Amino acid sequence: MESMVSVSNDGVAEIFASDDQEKAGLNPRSGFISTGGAGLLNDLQPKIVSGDFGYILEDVPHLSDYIPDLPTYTNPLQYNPAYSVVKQYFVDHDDTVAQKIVVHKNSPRGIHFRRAGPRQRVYFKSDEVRACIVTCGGLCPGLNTVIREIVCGLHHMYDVTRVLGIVGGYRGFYSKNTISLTPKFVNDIHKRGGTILGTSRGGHDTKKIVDSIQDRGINQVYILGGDGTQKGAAVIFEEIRRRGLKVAVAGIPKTIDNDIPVIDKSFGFDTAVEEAQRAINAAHVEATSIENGIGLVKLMGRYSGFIAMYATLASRDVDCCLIPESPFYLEGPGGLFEYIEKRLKENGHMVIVIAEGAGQELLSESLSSIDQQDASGNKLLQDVGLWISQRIKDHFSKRSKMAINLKYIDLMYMIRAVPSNASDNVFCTLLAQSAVHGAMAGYTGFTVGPVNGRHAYIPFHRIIEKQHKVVITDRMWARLLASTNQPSFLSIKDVEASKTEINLHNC
Ligand SMILES: Nc1ncnc2c1ncn2[C@@H]1O[C@H](COP(=O)(O)OP(=O)(O)OP(=O)(O)O)[C@@H](O)[C@H]1O
Ligand SMILES: O=P(O)(O)OC[C@H]1O[C@](O)(CO)[C@@H](O)[C@@H]1O
Ligand SMILES: [Mg+2]
Repeated sequence: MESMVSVSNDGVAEIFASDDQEKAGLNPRSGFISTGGAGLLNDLQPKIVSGDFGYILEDVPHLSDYIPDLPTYTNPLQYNPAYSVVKQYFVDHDDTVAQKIVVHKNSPRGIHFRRAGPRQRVYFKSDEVRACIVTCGGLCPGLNTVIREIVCGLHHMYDVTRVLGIVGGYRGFYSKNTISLTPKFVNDIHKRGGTILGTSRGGHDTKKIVDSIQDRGINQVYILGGDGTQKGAAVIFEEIRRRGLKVAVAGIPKTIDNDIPVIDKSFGFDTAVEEAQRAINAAHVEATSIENGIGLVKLMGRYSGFIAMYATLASRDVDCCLIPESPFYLEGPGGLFEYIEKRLKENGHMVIVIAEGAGQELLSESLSSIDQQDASGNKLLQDVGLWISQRIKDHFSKRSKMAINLKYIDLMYMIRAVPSNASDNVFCTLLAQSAVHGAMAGYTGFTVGPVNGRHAYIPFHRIIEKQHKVVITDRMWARLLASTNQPSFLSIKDVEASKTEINLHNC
């Protein structure tokens, strides 16, 4: 027997209802409570279901949480020749996905998320659906594929013909025209980089956006974007719920930096890592063709260095990888200059990969700090690639007797403007279809994504509460250090402090 639990602001779990409606029926998702506070997380308590042996389901909202007596319909997929032959095509209502899969004999079962996929009954009639798609934030390979697959998924699986493209990000809801998206219109777009809808930063005006949704009669909103976009989606959902509208809000996480928590990986990341290989190869060729050659490649990664880390691990030609999570220093014993000198003496060349967000604290020490932000409020970073190139050149020309040849390749935008590769295309298709199935089934206020290989519906608050970062005391970073032989730039004291911080975080 499962029970609904609400976690209060002070973190105390309170069991307030209990029934087996979920197993039997399709309309029981009560217990989603509003406390009338100021912010989203205060206003809307997480929907948590507890079960035996420490099982916890962090469930997503459902339209029936705040609209009573919604009619349901047979899922049209039942009659679709492609899907009707699948033995168990519909997801069992009780299916959930475990967040943690490495467990001990006596571990509690832990946190789970609702499994994504088609449900036997849906909450929208096909001809009732008016969907819209919006893309926000920076570009990422695969945006067009997700757009294509939402349109085609709605059309081919659910006979939905009315899909609007919102042009130019969130502000497009109230300041731009829309595009009508049909399978024919989107047929070839996955072969192109960027987003056919355009994107923007800033311009999130919740009231105007929800007014526009209401005025246009939209009842399914598909929102593609990174952490900022998902925060925006969470407040749109909250306003829709406050107005009592039958509108499903589905987020699809887009981040080339792979900085969204909970999910295994974000789409476009693999493509970006693959694209980075070409530049690393070029840097390696340049470096090996000249005496004391240094190839320096700058990659994206504002706060999270995953692209740099994976590109380094994949290449095996990289001698040093610098990421935002791992502070480094230039001068003195154990510093970068010393390591470069050692490497050049040993090999005659070296390749350095640097993420854009690495060493920002060093830059602000040496350059006068310009505290600028983009339209969304993200800090504008200074160009660490140019800065570090100059510092290395200065060091070797002034303080060391070694003549070096440094070639700098700034790959920032090259890795995100390309179309997605084959595996990202398949990933984007699954994400889009999972989002469509979720919205049709009446789920709302969720982001879709793979958790331990299975697609799940994850409540917004879990996606936006923190950023996914490289943990430099994890095995993956150790693998990287072992592959490059670079110094960790950490003292034993730093390692202990970082471990304590992680333990506190995991508690
Ligand atoms: N806290 C927030 N509340 C409401 N809207 C937000 C919030 N943060 C960001 N947004 C809106 O979300 C959109 C995208 O945000 P942002 O520019 O930070 O990109 P992102 O989605 O994080 O993508 P990325 O950083 O990966 O490029 C912008 O229109 C911005 O106004
Ligand atoms: O120049 P823009 O479009 O603001 O985007 C740059 C930022 O976008 C990101 O790629 C995230 O999408 C960051 O890595 C980078 O700092
Ligand atoms: Mg962001």
